[in-house]
Amino acid sequence: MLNKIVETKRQELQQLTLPEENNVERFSLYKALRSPNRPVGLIAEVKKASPSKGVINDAIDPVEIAREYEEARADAISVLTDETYFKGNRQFLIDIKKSVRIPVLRKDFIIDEKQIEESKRIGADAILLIVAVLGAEKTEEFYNKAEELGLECLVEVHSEQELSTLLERFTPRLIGVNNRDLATFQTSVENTGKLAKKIPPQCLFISESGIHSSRDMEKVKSFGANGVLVGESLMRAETPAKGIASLYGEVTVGY
Ligand SMILES: O=P(O)(O)OC[C@@H](O)[C@@H](O)c1c[nH]c2ccccc12
Repeated sequence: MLNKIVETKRQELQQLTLPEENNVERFSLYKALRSPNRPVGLIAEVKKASPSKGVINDAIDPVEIAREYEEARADAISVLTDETYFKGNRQFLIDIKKSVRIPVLRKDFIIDEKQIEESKRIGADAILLIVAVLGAEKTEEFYNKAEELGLECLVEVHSEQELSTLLERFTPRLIGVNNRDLATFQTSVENTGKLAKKIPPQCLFISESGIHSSRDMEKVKSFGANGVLVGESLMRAETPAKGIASLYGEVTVGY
């Protein structure tokens, strides 16, 4: 499936038009995750659909969801901008950036340098670089390019092998362990435990995907994650605030 997504992205990039620069205030994702609002930081994701789950919640207004995430003290927002497989849109990020004052991560399949420039222009504070897509060498190349443009990076690995080839080349400041196997879509938070011990202590690290309960949260906290990246379970919650409260085992007051 990952190859299919990347192939589609390659075709879409032939029509890529770089937008005007969206002059926005920048917020640091690294800083936010170094001193999160809760013991385990939260990157809350705006995700309408996914290849593994189909439509998750198509009725939502992305800006409204992002504002409610911010109100519920998420530390950052992740915005899917892939249209074909996730029903995302780069316009969602442009609009969300105008409405929140916390870091915004662009969640997409970055396979070409042009997309790094594009991410900067739409106002992203950070971009996702997927080692399974880029390999360690290109990940480092894009990481440096992003830094030149003033963008931060969440460097995502799934397997121990990806992590070790990455660390042989360079040590990113922020690593994401994806609990989802992008080939089979199977998720297990145990994957975070498997990789956690191999992540250098100076790195910030995030557990991504398949976090649906306070039990999952407790587990990844015990593995030493600085934060989590959560989409589906928040997008399916009655309200973002209730979804976040239940993940952290907090009682929501009032109605
Ligand atoms: O919806 P979940 O299981 O909470 O997962 C969120 C996020 O980790 C997931 O959307 C994701 C992680 N890495 C990605 C790369 C591309 C697209 C999506 C992703």
